[in-house]
Amino acid sequence: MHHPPNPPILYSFQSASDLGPALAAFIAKAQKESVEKKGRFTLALSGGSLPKHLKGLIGNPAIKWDKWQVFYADERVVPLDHPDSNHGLCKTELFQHVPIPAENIHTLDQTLLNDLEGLADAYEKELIREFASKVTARFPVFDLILLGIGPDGHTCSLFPGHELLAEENGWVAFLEDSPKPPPKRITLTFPVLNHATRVAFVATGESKVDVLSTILDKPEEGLPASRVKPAYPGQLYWFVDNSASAKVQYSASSFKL
Ligand SMILES: O=C(O)[C@H](O)[C@@H](O)[C@H](O)[C@H](O)COP(=O)(O)O
Repeated sequence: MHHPPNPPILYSFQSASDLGPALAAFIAKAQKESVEKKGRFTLALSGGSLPKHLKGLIGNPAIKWDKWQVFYADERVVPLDHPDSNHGLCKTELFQHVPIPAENIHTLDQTLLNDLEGLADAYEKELIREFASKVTARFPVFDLILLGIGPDGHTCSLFPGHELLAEENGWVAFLEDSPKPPPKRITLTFPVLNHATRVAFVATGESKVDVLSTILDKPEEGLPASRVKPAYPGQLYWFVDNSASAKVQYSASSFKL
C-alpha cells in the first residue's frame, strides 16, 4: 500500500555549539542501529559548513569506524587536496582524527577529473558495488545522508530551475554550470536522497533564516530542499539553530534520541 512520507522532524538548538553534540549523538545512534542490523553503516556527506558540525564524533568510543562506508552527497570536481574539495574538508574536520580505513571513504576517481561523464559514471559504479547491482536495487538505500542548504534553497548540487531536478533514473549526475562555484560538480539525485532511511539537514546562522521558512512552511514553492521527502518509512530530520529558525512556523520537536 502506498504510504505518504513521514512529516519532517525539526530540532532547533540555542546555538551551533548545542547542535554539534546532539548531531553527533544522533549519528552515533544511527550507526549503532545499522551496524547491529547489517554489519555496516552507509553515509553520504556534504560540503559547505556541514563538516565542521561533525567534530563531536571524534573520540567517541562507541563508533565502529571500520564499519562505515562513506560517500559524498555532492563533490566538486577538483583534486582531493584542493581547498574546494568536500572530501578535503571532511578529512580536515573529521577523518584525519578518527581510525576510519581509507578504503571506506569513497572519493572521486582522480584519473577522470577531465571527463565529467566518466567521473559520474565511475562514482555510480562505486555505489553499485556497495549497494548491490542496479538490477537488484533500483536505488541505493543509505542509512544516513547529511545535507546542507544554500540561501537559494539548493541542496547537494541540485539548484533551483536546473534540469537535474527532473532526473528520475540516475544515481549520480554531473553538472558544469553550478551557480555556486566551482562550476563542475557531481551530485546524488533526488531518487537517491528519497530512498534513504534517514536524511538530516543541518543549517545554522541568520543567513539561512528566510530560506528555511520557505522550505519548511511553503513546500509548495518546490525549492530543491523541499523536494527531499524520503519515502516511507524513511525519515527526514532538520538540525538547525534558533537564528536559522527564527521565522519558521513549522513546529519544532524537543531533541531526543
Ligand atoms: O558542495 C557544496 O557546495 C555543498 O555540499 C552544498 O550543497 C552545501 O551543503 C550548501 O551549499 C550549503 O552550504 P553552506 O553550508 O556552506 O551554507
